[in-house]
Amino acid sequence: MMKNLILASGSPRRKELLSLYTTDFTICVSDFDESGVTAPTPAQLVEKLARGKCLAVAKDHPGAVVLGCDTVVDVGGEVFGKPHSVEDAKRMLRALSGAAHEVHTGVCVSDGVRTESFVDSCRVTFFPISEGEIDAYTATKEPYDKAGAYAIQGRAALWLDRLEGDYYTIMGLPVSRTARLLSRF
Ligand SMILES: Cc1cn([C@H]2C[C@H](O)[C@@H](COP(=O)(O)OP(=O)(O)OP(=O)(O)O)O2)c(=O)[nH]c1=O
Repeated sequence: MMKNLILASGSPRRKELLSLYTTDFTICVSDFDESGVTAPTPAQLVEKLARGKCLAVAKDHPGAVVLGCDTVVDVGGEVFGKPHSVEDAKRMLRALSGAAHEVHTGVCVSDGVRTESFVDSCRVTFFPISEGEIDAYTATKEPYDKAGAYAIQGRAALWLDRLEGDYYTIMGLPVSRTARLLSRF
């Protein structure tokens, strides 16, 4: 029987996906400051951020098993996080239009003694997105709490040409690999 499980995330998608594995967890959003965190590659960045969020909560909850995650969109090495404005969202969507990009999600689990992490990456190819579609999409709420300014589980599904990897990595939690990692705690 696993110790108390804490999801160190305010993301409703992560809560929903973790619920496929177990509903026996609580949520504690970390106060980890992501600004200024750097890494040599986007994949290393998400692992570092997931670890930071996880350990910030783990230090206050000894004896619990804590799960922290981070997701970014990677366009040829350039990192897209959540858009800061309508213009920022439009810039991101123009860069994603008619091209392939990677989505990286870092996952970290710690019980305060042992800490394990991994990164899962999914390659996404979008059909060309018209300026009209970008205008309409960025006028909705959908892009603003999502890395890369889109939700694949939302209306961005209409732009999807090809996907190579785990769909749930795009939504912020590669749930099968995460379940396997959690089962070792
Ligand atoms: C690309 C993409 C991202 N996302 C979401 C997943 C993440 O919630 C979010 C990326 O932001 P994150 O900074 O990884 O996470 P968060 O701020 O939402 O939550 P927390 O730090 O508390 O864990 O983007 C989608 O839901 N669908 C998508 O297609």
